[in-house]
Amino acid sequence: MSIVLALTLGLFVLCTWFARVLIQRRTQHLPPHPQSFGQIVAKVGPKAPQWVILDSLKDQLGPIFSFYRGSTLVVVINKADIAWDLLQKRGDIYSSRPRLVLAHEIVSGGMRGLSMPYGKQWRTWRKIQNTGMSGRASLAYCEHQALESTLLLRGLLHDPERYEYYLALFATSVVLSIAYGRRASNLEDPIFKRNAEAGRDFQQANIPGNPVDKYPALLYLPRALQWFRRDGDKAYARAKSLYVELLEDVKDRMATGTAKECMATRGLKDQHSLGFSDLELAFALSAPFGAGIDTTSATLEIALCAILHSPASVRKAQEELDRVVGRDRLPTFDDEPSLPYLHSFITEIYRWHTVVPLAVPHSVTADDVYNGYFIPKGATVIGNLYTMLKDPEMFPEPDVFRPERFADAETQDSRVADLPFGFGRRHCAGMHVAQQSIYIVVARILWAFDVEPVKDEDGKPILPDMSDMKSMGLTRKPAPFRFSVRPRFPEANIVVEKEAAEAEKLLQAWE
Ligand code: HEM
Repeated sequence: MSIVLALTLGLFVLCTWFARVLIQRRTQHLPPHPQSFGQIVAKVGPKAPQWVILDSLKDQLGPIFSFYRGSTLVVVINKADIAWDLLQKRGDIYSSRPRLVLAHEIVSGGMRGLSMPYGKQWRTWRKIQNTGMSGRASLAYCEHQALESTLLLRGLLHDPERYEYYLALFATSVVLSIAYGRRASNLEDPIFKRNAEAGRDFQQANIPGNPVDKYPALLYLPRALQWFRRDGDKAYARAKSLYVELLEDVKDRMATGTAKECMATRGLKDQHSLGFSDLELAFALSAPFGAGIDTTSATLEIALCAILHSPASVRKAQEELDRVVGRDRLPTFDDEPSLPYLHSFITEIYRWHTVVPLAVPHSVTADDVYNGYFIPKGATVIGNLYTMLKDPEMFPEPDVFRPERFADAETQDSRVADLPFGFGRRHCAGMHVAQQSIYIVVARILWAFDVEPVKDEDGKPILPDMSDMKSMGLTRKPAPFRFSVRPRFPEANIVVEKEAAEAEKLLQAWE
């Protein structure tokens, strides 16, 4: 067996090398590429995250560059204008995803929409997401988000050290209610661990370099010899049983008339016209649960960091809240249009330290030429949000947290504010849900609390180190930090406790 395997492998390596040579005959027109990746990695440090490595190349190689990963050309876009030109305006050919044999075809059974190639199956999947989470549909979730936010406030007030838990609980409960019409009162239920595990399995399988993504022809080996898929098959079985279980639970509640309207109830009612099998539907409905927790909670962590780093902006936002809302009630969604400074403050949170630094890679489905550069069919295209959102031409002094840069909303290109949510037809499907969550939580934290840094023994404030970000695969979040929380005025405490107690009663309907 080992000789057959060695020969097969040898043949694959030869074919890949030959394909690469053919492609390289056209390299004079490819976007510029680094001489040696090894040298760059050595310069920025072997443990540097991918977004730092790619960012370090922009000065040498410019706004668009390329490199090979195996036999696939990877094109990196560092300027928003180029990303809009390609990923948005030429969306008919730039909206697919790179082929991920292990992560998509094996671990996701070909049914996770995030990594699904552009085509009919993806359009149906996306229709389910858009019906459930369009700007209009998302308004239906405001009430639940507002109620959950009061419990988050109470948690932060009593126990700021456990901020990661309370933020994750808020984000989890919001997406669980949207997808499955039920809430999370704590994170003890094993479904949350299983969901996090499914996310980790997917991210893990996504790490470049596994044999079957390098040599997909290995899939032609007899199944029993496909050693590379054993863990992947187990991961798929785990994800499948979780998502099917969640959907079956909704079916049971529909049968007893106790199901709240949610994406799952709508999906089940429309299943025939959608033409999705039970399993495809189960995977589609898991998308908010899979993509909406880490992104939302990490953005809220960054919001707390911004509050700690930028007391002058916080004061301005609080003055506006006092003027518009007063001091005897929490801000609501109805206040949002009257809070322009807060709006800029939140837009700057997304920009200051983006949580999805390299977006999700797109893939191009036809040969293309851009500014004289040849971009071949099948190339992976990375919209490098990390670098774009720190572009000093677009955002002078990009490391400074400065909401004023978004103050003149009238003259702003609306695409700029939405940039952190990605591009064109594949832009974030949960953007409106996320924006509602971030607005209500940030508005209420700023209204209710003074959030301040803890101090060292010399009385100097200890601020979160924004260069210390933990990668969680596609997303990232700040390393743990500490802060204190005090009610901003005596009534704030009373309002928070009262609203949280009421919310707890009202939320029982979601349990
Ligand atoms: C502040 C929080 C969030 C940020 C910054 C964010 C950002 C992104 C980005 C950059 C992409 C890739 C876009 C592209 O390929 O060009 C994406 C995709 C996606 N996001 Fe979000 N996201 C957030 C929250 C959410 C939430 C709350 C949900 C669901 C409830 C969600 C669901 C999705 C889905 C399903 C996709 C895949 C879209 C597709 O492939 O067609 N996201 N998001």
